[in-house]
Amino acid sequence: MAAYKRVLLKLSGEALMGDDSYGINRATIERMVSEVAEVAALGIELAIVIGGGNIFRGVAPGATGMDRATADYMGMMATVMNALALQDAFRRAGVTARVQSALNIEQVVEPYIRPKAIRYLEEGKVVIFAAGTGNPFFTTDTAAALRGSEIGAEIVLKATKVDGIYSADPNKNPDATRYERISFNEAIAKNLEVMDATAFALCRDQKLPIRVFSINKPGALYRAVTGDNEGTLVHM
Ligand SMILES: Nc1ncnc2c1ncn2[C@@H]1O[C@H](COP(=O)(O)OP(=O)(O)O)[C@@H](O)[C@H]1O
Ligand SMILES: O=c1ccn([C@@H]2O[C@H](COP(=O)(O)OP(=O)(O)O)[C@@H](O)[C@H]2O)c(=O)[nH]1
Repeated sequence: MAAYKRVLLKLSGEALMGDDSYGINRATIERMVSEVAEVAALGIELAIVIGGGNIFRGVAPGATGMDRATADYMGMMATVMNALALQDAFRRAGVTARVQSALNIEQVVEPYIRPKAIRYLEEGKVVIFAAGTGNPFFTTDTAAALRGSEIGAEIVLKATKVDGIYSADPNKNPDATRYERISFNEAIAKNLEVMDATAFALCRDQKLPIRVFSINKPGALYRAVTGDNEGTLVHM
């Protein structure tokens, strides 16, 4: 049974690489699409914010020393490419998806218009939000918190490389332990870097819970939307 009516799913750009060193791995994107399709079939309205690390980190060596805002605009463009790839993968899987971009690239993608996005969701279409918040110095996690709040999502689901929030970065600290639940205040006070503080603070202020889970674990998304205890829940 679906535990939510409308959710905001944050898909890591870096996770789209699969085992490649950059770019979009076809098997990975197809697996993600089929998991999302399964959830959409439950009647849950799904909006997605997609990251860009897979493309941008591929060009990052050339960007060393680059002005931060310029690099961030490149990062946002990378999310647009991912959004279009994801939309096409949905099309091939028979799922209708619409892309809306926070940056205007009008020949390529429609702009972000909140009421239109909500309308698409009500029609059962998957909405993919591209270009993050449209502003440098932000992240796609913050875009997920922002768009999630704007569309009245009940939860932000962060699908990432780790299977939850740990007491310390599990990739650096093998003794780190995973939380099943953690409050926003504790996550912020402990400076747990799985999400940036701006995203945590926005979700806390809007009383929008977050669930962090692994994008690589089959069925994790399904369990997250059916209310199972998957990954880590960040609560008020
Ligand atoms: N306390 C923590 N718990 C879990 N992951 C953490 C923690 N601190 C740092 N991380 C790191 O955060 C990463 C996920 O965040 P991020 O790189 O922003 O992912 P995404 O690509 O999904 O936006 C994990 O791969 C992990 O290495
Ligand atoms: O509102 C935003 C969202 C993203 N970005 C840029 O886009 C890049 C890709 O997004 P992110 O790193 O969040 O993607 P992910 O970690 O999910 O791959 C970031 O590094 C930023 O440079 C930005 O400037 N503003």
